Amino acid sequence: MKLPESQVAALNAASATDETPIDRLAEEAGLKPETATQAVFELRDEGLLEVTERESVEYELTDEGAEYVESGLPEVRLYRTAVEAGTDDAPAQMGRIIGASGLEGPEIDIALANFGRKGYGDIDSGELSADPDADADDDPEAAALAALAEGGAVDDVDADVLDQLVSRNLLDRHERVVRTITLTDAGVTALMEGIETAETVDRLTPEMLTSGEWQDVEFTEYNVEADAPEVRGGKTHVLRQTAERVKDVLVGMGFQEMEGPHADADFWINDCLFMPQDHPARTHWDRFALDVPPIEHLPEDLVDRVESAHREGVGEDGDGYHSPWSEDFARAVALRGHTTSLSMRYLSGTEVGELEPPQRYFSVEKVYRNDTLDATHLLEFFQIEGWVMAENLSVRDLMGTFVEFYEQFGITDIQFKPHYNPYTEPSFELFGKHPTTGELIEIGNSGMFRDEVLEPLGVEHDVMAWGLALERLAMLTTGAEDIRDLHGTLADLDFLRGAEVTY
Ligand SMILES: N[C@@H](Cc1ccccc1)C(=O)O
Repeated sequence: MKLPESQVAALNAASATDETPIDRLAEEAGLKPETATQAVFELRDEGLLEVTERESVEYELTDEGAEYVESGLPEVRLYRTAVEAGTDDAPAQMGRIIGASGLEGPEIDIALANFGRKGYGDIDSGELSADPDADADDDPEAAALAALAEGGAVDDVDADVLDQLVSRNLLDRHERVVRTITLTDAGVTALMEGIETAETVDRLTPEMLTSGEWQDVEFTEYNVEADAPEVRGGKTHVLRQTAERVKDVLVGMGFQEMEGPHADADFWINDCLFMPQDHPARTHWDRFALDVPPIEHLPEDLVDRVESAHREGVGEDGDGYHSPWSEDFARAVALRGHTTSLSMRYLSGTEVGELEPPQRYFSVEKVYRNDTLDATHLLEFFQIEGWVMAENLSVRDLMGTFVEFYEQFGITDIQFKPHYNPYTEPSFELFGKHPTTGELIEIGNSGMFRDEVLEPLGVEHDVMAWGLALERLAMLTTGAEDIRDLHGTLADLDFLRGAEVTY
């Protein structure tokens, strides 16, 4: 049997030992790993070799891990200092022990956290005491690091200790697939019958063409299925793609874009919206207040009218809130929790002057909420704000606008649920069905602005308005199941690389 050189090498390596790793074959035969792999798979297809794949996990000390092998784990150093200072007898001031330990910068936090975790002692109202029964000389994490640094095997190390060291970033874990080869019976027979090396050439040269040699040589086959390095180009983030698409759609529907400050007076964010100053969303729990001087410039007349709406209501039988209203609070600055602050600025006439109906405005901008992070909530997210001012608007106009908008994204089954907002009446929440989980997720909030909002602004026509969540729309169009995959520190890069915006 005549075979190319690399295949002969693979058969010989396989006949020498069972389960020969391809890496070792490549190294011993002086072949590139991909050439060796190609030869192996060709032989497997011929039935001469069997290939076994196994996951192998390898650990490697990080720089920080290697440093602690030299200097000792921070918590061990802290414990030793604490014992030397006699705190196993009587507690001492924590600052003094840290000073004596020589720990610096981030090491101090690391030492304290792990000191507590490992039960090396107690820290109580600024005082530290070492547990006399603890044994820092026998620290399993330190022992594992030292053993690995000397090339020891991980099999001897407890799995929890390894996990802990990886999560402390003292070890790197690499997972890879190890392929080994073993001769099949047909391979053994072929070897016994004798194998010769066939000359193959991997490129056609001008000389071969002129000499006619090309007619006699055997060409190396191309392997179009060989593993190749993945080449990743840059691409626009799906969320940005979605935002651009939203803007195009809204511009196509006749809307103009609003712009305005991320940090704004509470007046624009809440007071104009007839949000009582003691509303829960205005407390320090939900609101990112900024420690900056209050906003000086607000339109005086408007401030008076808004205050009066809050205190006395509007219209003949209006009734305001019987709750406190202070101009100082209205002037305080916070990160906007919704972009409805922009709608207030525009509707008040302070941005582009008095507006005559019909008018349509939108923005796709970031908002900030002191929420709890979960699969559908981020602390910073994008809102698709919008409003339409016209004569005689009804709820049907509002719903029709959403149906038209979401249809552009292939979403044809939105649902409406009555809702309450202090600033709209009636109000509706919007829901969409997640394409893979089938779960209903809230995608927006909307309504017709109340007179208590419009009258102080000097608007004499109907205004319907909404705030839709861009990330939730992106979840529906990309199939992302967790909003945290889309942006923020927990983003799923593999998902984002492959995600497509469908519409
Ligand atoms: N501001 C609302 C959205 C909204 C805007 C305008 C009118 C009604 C609702 C929110 O953040 O949820």
